[in-house]
Amino acid sequence: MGLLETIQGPEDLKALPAERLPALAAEVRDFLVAAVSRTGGHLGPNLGVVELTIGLHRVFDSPRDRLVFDTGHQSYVHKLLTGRQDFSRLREAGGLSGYPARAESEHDVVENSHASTSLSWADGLAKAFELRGETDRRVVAVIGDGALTGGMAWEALNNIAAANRPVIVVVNDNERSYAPTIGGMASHLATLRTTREYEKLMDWGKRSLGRGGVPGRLAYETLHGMKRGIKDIVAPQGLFEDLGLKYVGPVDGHDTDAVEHALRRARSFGGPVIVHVITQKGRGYQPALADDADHFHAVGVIDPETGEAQATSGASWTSVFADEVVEIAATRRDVVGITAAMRIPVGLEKFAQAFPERVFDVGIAEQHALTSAAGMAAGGLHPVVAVYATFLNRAFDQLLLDVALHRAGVTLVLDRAGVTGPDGPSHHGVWDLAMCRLVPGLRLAAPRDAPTLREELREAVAVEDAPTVVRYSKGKVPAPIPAIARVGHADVLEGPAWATGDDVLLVAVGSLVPRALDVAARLRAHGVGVTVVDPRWVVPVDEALVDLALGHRHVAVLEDGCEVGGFGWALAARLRERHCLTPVHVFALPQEFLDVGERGAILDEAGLAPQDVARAIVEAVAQGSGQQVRSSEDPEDAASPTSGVPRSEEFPSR
Ligand SMILES: Cc1ncc(C[n+]2csc(CCOP(=O)(O)OP(=O)(O)O)c2C)c(N)n1
Ligand SMILES: CC(=O)[C@@H](O)[C@H](O)COP(=O)(O)O
Ligand SMILES: [Mg+2]
Repeated sequence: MGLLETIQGPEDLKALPAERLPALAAEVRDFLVAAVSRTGGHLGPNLGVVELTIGLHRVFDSPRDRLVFDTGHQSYVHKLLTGRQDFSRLREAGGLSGYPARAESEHDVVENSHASTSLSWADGLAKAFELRGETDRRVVAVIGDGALTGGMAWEALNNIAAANRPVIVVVNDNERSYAPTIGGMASHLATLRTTREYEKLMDWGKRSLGRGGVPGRLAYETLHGMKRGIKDIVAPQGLFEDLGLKYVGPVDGHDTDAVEHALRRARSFGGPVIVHVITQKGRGYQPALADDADHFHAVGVIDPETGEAQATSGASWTSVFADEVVEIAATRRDVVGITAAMRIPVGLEKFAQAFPERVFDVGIAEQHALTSAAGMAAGGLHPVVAVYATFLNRAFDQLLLDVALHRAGVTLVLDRAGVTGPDGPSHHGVWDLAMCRLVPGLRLAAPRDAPTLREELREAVAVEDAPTVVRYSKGKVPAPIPAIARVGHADVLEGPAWATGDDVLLVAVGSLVPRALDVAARLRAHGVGVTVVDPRWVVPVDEALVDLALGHRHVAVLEDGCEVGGFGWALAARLRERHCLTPVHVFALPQEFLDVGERGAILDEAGLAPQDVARAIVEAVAQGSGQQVRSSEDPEDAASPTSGVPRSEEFPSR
């Protein structure tokens, strides 16, 4: 029986003699490589925190003490040490979550996997414990050097440092986010790392001089007394200590004794303290260490021996964007790229290679990214801010008041929009459509394939007086889906009778077009006439599309955003404003936190399986006569639940 199997919880770990810990760490690494190579997941970050997590569970008393993992993608070792060793369905529906999950364990607290929140959580927990008189409880936040670039982390530190609560901030410094972490904060951590030799000297002094009786102790005290002065010469401690935080470190994060010693010091201190732990992302696994791009930050299924990824075919949405933005940048010198610490995943790497001075990594700082983009636009540039759709959530105010209010020509490219899959509730990009619809003047496009992505991106960057957004989903882009006609801004994809009206106008947003074509085929098989249309620009609702809807007996909308505030919701409101009774059947995602799962399965579960959509439409057509235009004097108008919905702006021409 291996050591790891004997660890069912932190108590077993605490009982293990310290000299067995390196062997346990090696076992954990073997386990991680074997398990994650089968399922995919955040391999590199977890390989880096093995000794640190062992130390945390030996020194602190979870769940009485609270451990908060920033982002949570590095919590696999924590899971292994708290009774969760079945990784066979990691990040699958019904399997182990890829992040802390309260439903899984009493040791998990925070499951929001957006970065830089851990210190605010820790601050809140510590305040609660203090007010409840539970003063023996410690709160530990483990935050990466990347997450420490986020503004929220500093807002929290500002509070934590000013109080005297026992909050232990463990900075897991592996010098990387995906790529090397950028900015002044990263430079400061690098400066602190250079004191490593100095710290070793101090430790040596304590051990050897301490053995030397009174004279030895006096010598050590003198050396220690000089500590602050020496440190300020060798490497200024300013930032953390001047804030009011005790600084412990830097600590070799792969030395089990050193980690445990540092954490014990921090625990006994009793007030707010920073423990600066130096780790290596991908530690112990050569393929990860050799991968300069991101040290295997997040992998799919790989060969455990070589680290080779499983071969897949076809271009991704991201790669189509990556190529097109470079083409655009080649002819538009004002176009610049902005990424929040995700240059490769969002497809800005080629741009950065072609025009290094025109791509800006701002750190994990989406709010700053948006306002900085507004500033760039005010200065004569056209920024393309490329982020995952879910991460736009936190920059809503900046989008609204810095970009839109100032009519700044900024283009947002939202990757991973809609259902994303293995990352679960925090990562589904299902709120962006509703959020963006609220922003005055904003226009949002949802391409259906590579040619429309290229076309809509070019249309977006041509707008200089308002924010534009292009959203697309995770994964492979489908084969091109040609249009048979264009009506206003929309593409008609199928339905020879489209000009004269038909039973059903089927509107499909972005990557749901292939599903809609499947639905259309099923409808025709049932004798239902159908026109399939891709609106292309889904915010605001194009009047030409409203006119088209007026000529049909039913409208059905398929979209992969939240039903509230989505395209169907807005189109229905617009039709009501035009006194049209055409029923609008909306097939969208519920206003709920969607669980982990495979994208197709989640869409099916939400009622978007082609057979279910087709059945619902056939039933609706069979039941009712459908639309007629109602007179504007209709008394029901005043009571209409949509009477307060603002009129969509006329779609401005370019
Ligand atoms: C708000 C937000 N933006 C972007 C991300 C995507 N993301 C996940 S992990 C990560 C890098 C984190 O770096 P660090 O905190 O240093 O942790 P490491 O992976 O190096 O252990 C990023 C950018 C996120 N989770 N949240
Ligand atoms: C933790 C995090 O936010 C990212 O690492 C995310 O898991 C990556 O998702 P993709 O695999 O879709 O790029
Ligand atoms: Mg890091």
